[in-house]
Amino acid sequence: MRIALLQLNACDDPAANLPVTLKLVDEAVADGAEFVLTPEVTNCVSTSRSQQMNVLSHQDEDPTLAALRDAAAKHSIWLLIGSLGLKTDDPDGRFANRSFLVDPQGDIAALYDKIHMFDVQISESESYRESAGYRPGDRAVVADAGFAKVGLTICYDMRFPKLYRDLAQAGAQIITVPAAFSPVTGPAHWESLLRARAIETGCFVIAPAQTGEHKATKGKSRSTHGHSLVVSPWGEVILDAGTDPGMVCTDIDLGDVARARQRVPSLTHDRPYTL
Ligand SMILES: O=C(O)CNC(=O)[C@H](CS)NC(=O)CCC(=O)C(=O)O
Repeated sequence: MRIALLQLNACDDPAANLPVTLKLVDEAVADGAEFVLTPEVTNCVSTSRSQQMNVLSHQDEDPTLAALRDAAAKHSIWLLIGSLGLKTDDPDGRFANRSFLVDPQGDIAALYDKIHMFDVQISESESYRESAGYRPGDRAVVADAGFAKVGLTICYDMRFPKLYRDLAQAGAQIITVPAAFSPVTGPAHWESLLRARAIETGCFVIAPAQTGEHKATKGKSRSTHGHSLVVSPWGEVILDAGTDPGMVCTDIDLGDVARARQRVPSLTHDRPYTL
């Protein structure tokens, strides 16, 4: 199966980001991709809550979601929209950080709200409070995409291995990890964590990422690590997109999932213990 990852350098204006994303979807299709994946916050990278209030929409009215669903139907491809920032009816006014699996008819096959919020002080100058802007989800999702069962996760989730074990034990063969990873933690942790999640679960881990310095019309600009990654169930990095924005494609053999798990069946070796 041929998959394509879009590595984006999204700014804080969804109307400006959408044509770039659609053009890369076309490129992916021209390259033979049957499953195309985009990063976290495909529609808008912003640190400003007021900017997000101005430019984000509810799911039913979101232009990025509508256009990408149309593109999936037009090209008859599976599409993972890594995530969209969306308005919700939540009384506290927080947004959803929501991932969508879209089928080749353009219908939403599954959606997932990011569970773990990136609330950290990495260094004196760099801190994040994701939970101030976004309302966390509380439901893990394994979707049936026909060609494979797909576990949906987002970015910081990757630091919670139990979620990945649960997804694999619930049948996932591919786990998606769209991201906007920080440039501080990226060099230290990004590849190691993703390879570990692939090895532990015997899943393909597919992680499309935001990259570079993101232009902001309001608030502080922000940088991300790039290096969109595909890791095999044996833990090999089969694709690393580097730091340039663009589209990268590779073939994956889903038979590798059963082969890796046959060699090391640790997913079936849980034992009870006391602590
Ligand atoms: O803020 C938004 O608009 C969307 N959310 C994100 O970009 C989130 C929170 S800032 N990024 C991460 O989770 C990076 C995790 C990370 O870098 C790590 O685990 O080290």
